[in-house]
Amino acid sequence: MRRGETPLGGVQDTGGELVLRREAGALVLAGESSRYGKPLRVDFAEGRAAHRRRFGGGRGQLIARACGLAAGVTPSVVDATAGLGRDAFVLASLGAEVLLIERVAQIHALLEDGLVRAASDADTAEIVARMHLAHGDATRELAALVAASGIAPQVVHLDPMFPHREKSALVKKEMRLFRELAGDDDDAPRLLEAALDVATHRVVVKRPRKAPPIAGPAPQHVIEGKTSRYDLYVHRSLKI
Ligand SMILES: C[S@@+](CC[C@H](N)C(=O)[O-])C[C@H]1O[C@@H](n2cnc3c(N)ncnc32)[C@H](O)[C@@H]1O
Repeated sequence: MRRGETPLGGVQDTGGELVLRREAGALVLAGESSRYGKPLRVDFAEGRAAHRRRFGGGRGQLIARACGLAAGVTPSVVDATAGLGRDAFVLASLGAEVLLIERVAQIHALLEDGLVRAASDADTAEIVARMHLAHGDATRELAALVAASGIAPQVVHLDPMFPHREKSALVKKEMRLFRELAGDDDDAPRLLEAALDVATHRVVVKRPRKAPPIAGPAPQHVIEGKTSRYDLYVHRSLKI
């Protein structure tokens, strides 16, 4: 069974137990620190997200270009692999309405808690008002989740897990915990098919720079950065 499908509140793992608990007002997911490092939590108002919001480079950022945000063009986006909401927060900071879909119950719970806390912070309230969270498996129920949200799926953004994508020891520990919950997302080819069916304008897939594209149709465009790459599957222009 996929680990995220176990009930909320604690997951058994060969290396120890993962538990959701409150720490200084925030929901955190914690495991044995020597194995997993610091507990996982979602913070939009502080840390990396806040820094990127202030100094990140606006619509020149790779993700913004890949999703088609340009002068006078702000598409609505479905982030069907929401994770900890970092990419979705960048897009919402730039003005996009974003539907975030996450299938792992514990990750969804962290995300929901992060959104609630950010909604009462003056710096982030207006941004997270554009972020709409849904719990479900986008491979199986993308069309239904999108219809229920009322958000237009002009762009579908996908960032499925990929083995060994990060190098630093710190990130590795964080990723270990995350990966044990999320698994390897080996149904990504079916998720891409579902996304291509639903997106009205384009599907954008984030990959590690040297990874092969998701199995299936070839992307029409590729945008490369230092460590990541975006594969673009374009149905029609966002500028019309
Ligand atoms: C690499 S992480 C995404 C990180 C995210 N882009 C961010 O900025 O935080 C992949 C996430 O997508 C979720 N996921 C993968 N396939 C999914 C699907 N079919 N439906 C919903 N969530 C999915 C995984 O559970 C995991 O949390």
